[in-house]
Amino acid sequence: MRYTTAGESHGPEEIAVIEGIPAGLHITQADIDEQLARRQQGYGRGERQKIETDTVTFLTGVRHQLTLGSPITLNVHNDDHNNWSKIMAPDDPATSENTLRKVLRPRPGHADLVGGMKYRHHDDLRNVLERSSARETTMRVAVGAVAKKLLSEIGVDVHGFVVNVGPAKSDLNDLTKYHDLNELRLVTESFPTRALSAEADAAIREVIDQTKRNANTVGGQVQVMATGMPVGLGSYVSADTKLDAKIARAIVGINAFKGVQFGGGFDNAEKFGDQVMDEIFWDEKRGFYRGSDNLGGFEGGMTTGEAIVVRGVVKPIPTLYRPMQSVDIDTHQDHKASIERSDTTAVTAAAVIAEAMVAIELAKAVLDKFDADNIDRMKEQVERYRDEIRSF
Ligand SMILES: Cc1cc2nc3c(=O)[nH]c(=O)nc-3n(C[C@H](O)[C@H](O)[C@H](O)COP(=O)(O)O)c2cc1C
Ligand SMILES: C=C(O[C@@H]1CC(C(=O)O)=C[C@@H](OP(=O)(O)O)[C@H]1O)C(=O)O
Repeated sequence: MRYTTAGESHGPEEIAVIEGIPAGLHITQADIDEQLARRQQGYGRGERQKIETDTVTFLTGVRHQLTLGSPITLNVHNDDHNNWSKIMAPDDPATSENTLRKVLRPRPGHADLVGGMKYRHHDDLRNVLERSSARETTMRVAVGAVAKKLLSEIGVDVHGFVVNVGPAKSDLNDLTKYHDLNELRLVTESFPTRALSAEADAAIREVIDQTKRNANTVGGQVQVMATGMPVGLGSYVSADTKLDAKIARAIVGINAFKGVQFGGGFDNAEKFGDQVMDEIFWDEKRGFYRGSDNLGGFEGGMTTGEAIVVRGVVKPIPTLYRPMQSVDIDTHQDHKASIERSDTTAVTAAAVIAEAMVAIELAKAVLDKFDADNIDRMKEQVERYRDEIRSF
């Protein structure tokens, strides 16, 4: 399985093309729209989310709610394009009228300056902004929805939630209360910050509201958990076959993500071996299993069968309504950075995007190992493999 996306933030359309999804997978527009809506609901977003109601159209690869095995093309319309059609016009020459919203004062932390230098966009850094915008993550979540549907066919569940927003923490100790991911999903979806308790939700909202009042921005951490993965996906044999490494890349590939860890992650650096390794047990029903999950579901770049636990660090949003120091690329004079309409925080949306990215990597790993032509054959193979692993 592989995919690509295309689209500018204020252009007419966002597109994704996915190759390698087996034939016969049941998928509906509603399956994808549900995930797109989750990405839009995050607390702390700016005015753009009020303009958009992201809904997908299947352009290719799906017939009567079943995948055909051919490339699947997904399309989401940018409703905001109506307000930008002149500025984004592909076939009109640049005039003083359609370049009104030029960006000349690069925002520290965004892609504006380096992107402008690299692609020689010295007339207008909007040419960078349009594609570096996280609007593109809409399509990653759409692709992730297809991946999640495929994974659900073999009992794999993936869910992302917020660990903290700035100083306000979600109570992770409460995780022990939840026996399956579905319970966790129900709790986090009931709060607009995807925290784990009403108290944490209120504290996070207060941090976001205060940050907005200060014309500032704030980041945080998100955690994705995946349960039900078969043992032994990914491999230790080569650096580029390690599945944890692929997931790390996918997470840091999301706009604004600056760090990633598995299980206890960075905290494990302060611990001793007997506090970190997950002891091995066996019983007739389950076969081999672990007494803990400090390593986040991976050994040797392979799934251990325990829950996959991945965290990502999200930096604060670069655009500040009280802007930082910058330099005008036209005059080279000191100037405050450009202000573009912006979010105060995107950590809640980032949890949904990270969930999609983990789902995509897990689906790719499943399709690398098992039949990728037909979903029923894939499922039969996974079942046979699970039986073999249980009797090891
Ligand atoms: C869901 C989401 C929404 C974002 N919204 C904004 C925004 O409104 N304004 C902004 O300046 N950056 C926003 N960002 C962050 C920028 O897209 C990102 O910082 C920029 O592309 C530079 O890439 P880098 O931070 O990965 O280096 C958002 C990121 C995500 C994940
Ligand atoms: C459009 C989305 O996020 C955008 C990501 C973004 C950025 O710079 O990354 C900047 C803002 O764009 P705009 O100026 O059009 O409001 C966000 O709204 C979205 O997530 O759907």
